[in-house]
Amino acid sequence: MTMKIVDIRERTLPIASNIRNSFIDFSKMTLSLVAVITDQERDGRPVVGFGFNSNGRYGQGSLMRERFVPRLMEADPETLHDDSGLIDPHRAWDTMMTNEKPGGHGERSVAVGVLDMALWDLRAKLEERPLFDLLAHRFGSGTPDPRVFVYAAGGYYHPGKGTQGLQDELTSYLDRGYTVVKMKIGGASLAEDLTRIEGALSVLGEGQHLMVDANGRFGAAEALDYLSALQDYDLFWYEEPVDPLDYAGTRAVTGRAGGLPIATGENLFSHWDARNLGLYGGMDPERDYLQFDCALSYGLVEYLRTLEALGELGWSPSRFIPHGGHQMSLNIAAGLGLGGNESYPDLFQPFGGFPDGCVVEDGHITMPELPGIGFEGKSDLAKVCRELLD
Ligand SMILES: O=C([O-])CC(=O)C(=O)O
Ligand SMILES: [Mg+2]
Repeated sequence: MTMKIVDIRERTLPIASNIRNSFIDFSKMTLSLVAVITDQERDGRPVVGFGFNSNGRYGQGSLMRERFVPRLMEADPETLHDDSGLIDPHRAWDTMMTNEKPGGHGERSVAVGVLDMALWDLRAKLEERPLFDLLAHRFGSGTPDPRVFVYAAGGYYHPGKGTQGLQDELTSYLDRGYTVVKMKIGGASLAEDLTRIEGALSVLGEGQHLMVDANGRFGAAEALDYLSALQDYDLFWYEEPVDPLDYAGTRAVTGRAGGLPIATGENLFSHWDARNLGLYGGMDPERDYLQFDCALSYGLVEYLRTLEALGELGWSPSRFIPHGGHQMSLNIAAGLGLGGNESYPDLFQPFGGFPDGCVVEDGHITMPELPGIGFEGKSDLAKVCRELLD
């Protein structure tokens, strides 16, 4: 019997909080949650795939409602299947992108990324296996590594929060098992940021335990002023120093970074942009890190192309540590050998984080064996997902 999608539901939900980075505040931040509902059953219940986007780009319900959902729903169900008779996210991707011109990725890459996440969740649930296991066998080494490095992202600017508040926050991440933490820079003067960084380092101790994130705030000259100061510290990385599409500015920084790793890419949304970063950004595959986030950039179908395009330029998957703190990237990390994943221990809940009972030990988590992406293993998230089905 031909399986088919019977309904796709989406809702915009708030993930607002009273924080800011150097570029935006999160007082009005939203995301799109989507459910792809099929006529298939497992354990007497319909098989449903769920997806959502990560923070930073807002919900994209209108793009989904106007273009991408109708294309999936109007397609002959068989055109979405592979030879196994199950929905193939690659074919669904081609269907969603029908009549979309290349280039200019805007925010459609978010709408497609959300639906792609739900389709991979669905596909792994139909196969009754964890997504990381499916990915390892289909696209990776054949052997997943369920132990994944995670770092704690936070350290935002927050009204009334001084250095003591920052230190308390970062200490609480260490207490929860993280070994590397991230804080924001570029939203204050260089002198103030250096005071914050020194405050952070005083509680983190020796070694590369701190990442700093400028959120693309600087022009090349200011990014270099910061670089000169940051080189005095033993940091894990210096993130998004300049506008993500300013490859010349990125090259100016990477060319002078010496031993300080540079990380960027969370705001590049296609494998073409990623490739251009690799070609023109002066990034060093032995030193630097790439943060493309499938939830914002056309999903895993496109992320596989990104891995391939960067692989041709000498980048190993282990230099990829995605932005976004979602379980989709955790599955990709465990399945395809990425270097780790971001985590927001106190922010953007219930969408971030790990399945219940999954603890961070020595900066790593171990993925449980749950069907699909594993959202059902996180009770607060599962509840929000179920509400979409009511
Ligand atoms: O503050 C943000 O927009 C999120 C971010 O850059 C990150 O997690 O690296
Ligand atoms: Mg960032």
